[in-house]
Amino acid sequence: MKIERVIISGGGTGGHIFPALAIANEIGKRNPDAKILFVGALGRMEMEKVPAAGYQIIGLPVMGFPRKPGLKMFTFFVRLIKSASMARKIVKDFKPQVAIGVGGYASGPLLRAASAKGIPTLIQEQNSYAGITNKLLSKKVNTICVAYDRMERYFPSDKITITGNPVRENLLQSKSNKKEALEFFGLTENDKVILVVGGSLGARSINNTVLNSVKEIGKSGVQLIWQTGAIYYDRIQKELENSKPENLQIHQFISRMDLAYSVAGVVISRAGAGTISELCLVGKPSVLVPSPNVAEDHQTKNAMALVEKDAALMIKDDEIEGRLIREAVQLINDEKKCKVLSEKIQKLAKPDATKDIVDEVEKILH
Ligand SMILES: CC(=O)N[C@H]1[C@@H](OP(=O)(O)OP(=O)(O)OC[C@H]2O[C@@H](n3ccc(=O)[nH]c3=O)[C@H](O)[C@@H]2O)O[C@H](CO)[C@@H](O)[C@@H]1O
Repeated sequence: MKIERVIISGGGTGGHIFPALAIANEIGKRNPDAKILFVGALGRMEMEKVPAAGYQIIGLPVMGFPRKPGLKMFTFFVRLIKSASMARKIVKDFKPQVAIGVGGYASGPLLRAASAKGIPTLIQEQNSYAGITNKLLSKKVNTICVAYDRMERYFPSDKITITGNPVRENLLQSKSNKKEALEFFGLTENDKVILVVGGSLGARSINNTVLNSVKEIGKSGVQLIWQTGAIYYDRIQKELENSKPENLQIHQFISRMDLAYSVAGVVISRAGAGTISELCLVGKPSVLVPSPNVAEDHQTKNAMALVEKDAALMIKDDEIEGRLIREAVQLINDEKKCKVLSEKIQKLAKPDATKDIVDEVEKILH
């Protein structure tokens, strides 16, 4: 059955937004006339990234559940009620055949409103640990697409399908565009490249370690592409105004991750689920530094799924100082080890995740 009208909802961070965009693109490819509407959270990253990718988005005033009791709790409930009413109106006006939730605050009210109207719903959980919104929604939805085993700990087992995480399509071609990547980043072909990424928002501890290692980087003989995250960028630029080595380039956000991966010999990264899926797909030797600030330490679990198979290296967040850059440089100069890591990580890739998810969407259409 053709998909004609679909709502995709969720966001908050790149980890939810990029899978949503990959799903939208696949739906559009199969159904060129499909009307696709995104519903996100006002003020969050999706309100910028989704229109930039050419899709329409409506923002709900939802916010995260406050950690401490107080006035914020009141604001939370007021906004939730407003969002629920907006979500009902959006569903009523747009009349989707199906609603897809990718995690993040906005998908809660929207998918609830859709399922209350009898519209089929599907959620996609990127992590080895279920987010709160998806856990709450799991009882109502028709299908739950996951990327890890043993998710029946969180969700009804009869609704689960293992598909893997969608990744942007241009990453699938990333092996063939090294020349374009060298030009794009203004790099030389002679020296190897380490890519440092801190997830879609940047990682404070990784940034501090890189900052403290600039002298070592200057002498390392490798080129470094460093993504700081938007909130840390200005401070770092200022701090390195007079001391930035030539072989270090600083970016607040990398829009062409396909090119960044294609030129990188080694990747230093947080262990967000989306990034992990991408690293598997592009087969990059990686040094993972899981964020200690996420629910149930799920990034360590994401990383361990690779480390246990000797497919990546991991350094704990509180052990990176003095080690991270040194070990990444050692790794990039150890071609044999890089080759083994690259082969092993590629075996864990799920290149058909997006297609498999859209197949599931087609199955639940009325
Ligand atoms: C701090 C936090 O809450 N992190 C969570 C968030 O991570 P985060 O938003 O960092 O998500 P992921 O690591 O899953 O994905 C990041 C995405 O951003 C892209 N990217 C990143 C940097 C950049 O400069 N350019 C760019 O395009 C990556 O290629 C990737 O597609 O969602 C993930 C998926 O639910 C979770 O596993 C993470 O624990």
